Amino acid sequence: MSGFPIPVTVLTGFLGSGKTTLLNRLLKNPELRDTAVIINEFGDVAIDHLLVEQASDGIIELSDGCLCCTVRGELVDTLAELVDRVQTGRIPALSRVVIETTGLADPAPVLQSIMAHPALVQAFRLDGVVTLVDAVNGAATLDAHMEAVKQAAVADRIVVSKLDMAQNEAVPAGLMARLRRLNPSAPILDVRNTALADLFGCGLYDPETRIADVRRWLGEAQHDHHGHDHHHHDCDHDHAHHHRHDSRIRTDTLIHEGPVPFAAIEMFLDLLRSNHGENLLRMKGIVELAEDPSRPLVLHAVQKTLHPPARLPSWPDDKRGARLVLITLDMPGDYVARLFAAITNTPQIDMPDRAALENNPLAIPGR
Ligand SMILES: Nc1nc2c(ncn2[C@@H]2O[C@H](COP(=O)(O)OP(=O)(O)OP(=O)(O)O)[C@@H](O)[C@H]2O)c(=O)[nH]1
Repeated sequence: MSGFPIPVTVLTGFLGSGKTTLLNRLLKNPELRDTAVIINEFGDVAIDHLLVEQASDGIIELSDGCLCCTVRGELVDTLAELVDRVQTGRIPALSRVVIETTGLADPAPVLQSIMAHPALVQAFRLDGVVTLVDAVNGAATLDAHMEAVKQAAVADRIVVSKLDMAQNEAVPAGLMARLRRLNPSAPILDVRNTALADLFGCGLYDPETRIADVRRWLGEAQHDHHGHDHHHHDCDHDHAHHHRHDSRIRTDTLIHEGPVPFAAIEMFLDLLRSNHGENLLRMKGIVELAEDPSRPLVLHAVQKTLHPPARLPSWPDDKRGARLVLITLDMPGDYVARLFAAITNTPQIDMPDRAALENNPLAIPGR
């Protein structure tokens, strides 16, 4: 299919954080003229679509209802309909789709809809998640709403709005530190200085042309952890009462020097997803495969959904081995790091190796 897969950007952020305002600004850019915008509305009265100023050739599709509940099928239908309209020539080829979620949406089901549906996987590739955070209400919102915490944790780009209202030149240090803890790798941008190029082309899903970003988030992880097998707990030193959600989210960065057999990676993903799929918010990774070390494997998962692994034509930098970043919610202890050590046969005291795991998949405590 020429013109496919179409990159999809998911624009999320808590209620009133400024999603529509940013979208309107972006849609004025002629580069977005072949962009379809899907707006997910919550409730019986659809209003948001009235507020989006349609770009000249832009297309607005509506997906009613709450994406995190029963209507996920509707998003799938809307996307499938778009493909059909492009293929039958009823609308011109699309260069991009932007999905604006409701402010209350957990973004994971939206991402899963794109990644898990067999037909959509051929037609669309997820380019990235852009999350708006309001500088005025952001901290209180993170305290009160787990959805907001998840939105920030899974973002590829975090855009802070309303700094003009807070009369701040920069993102307040407390909010900045908190966002950084929730999401160590996403750039945090000021909406006033945010251009199209900062938000689109997040990269992981277009490995042939956009490997730079893979290099950035994995490179940072490597830098932070000195190349050792490592897990990094996102500790929250703020007051537990106010910030209780944040401490439930952690980021594990897993690094293994040297190639890993594909079967070992499969085992890691199977065990992780079957034992703790509900705790997994997001995973990104690049792996040197023992069977084909020159073409790295790119992994991406949202909760239990694994995006079809892609292969890069070559390595984005001079680092080899396996580098994975996992964002989890309520994941027991150091389960992820121990599982990874076992499948990569990294010796650890009182730990099973890969062969032992094959005999007893529950050999690692943490269930
Ligand atoms: N001063 C200021 N106001 C903003 C900014 N961004 C958004 N707003 C205002 O905040 C209000 C909510 O903005 P929207 O863009 O509708 O927010 P939204 O995230 O689309 O809202 P929902 O669809 O309800 O989730 C509007 O009154 C905007 O004008 C900003 O950066 N600065």
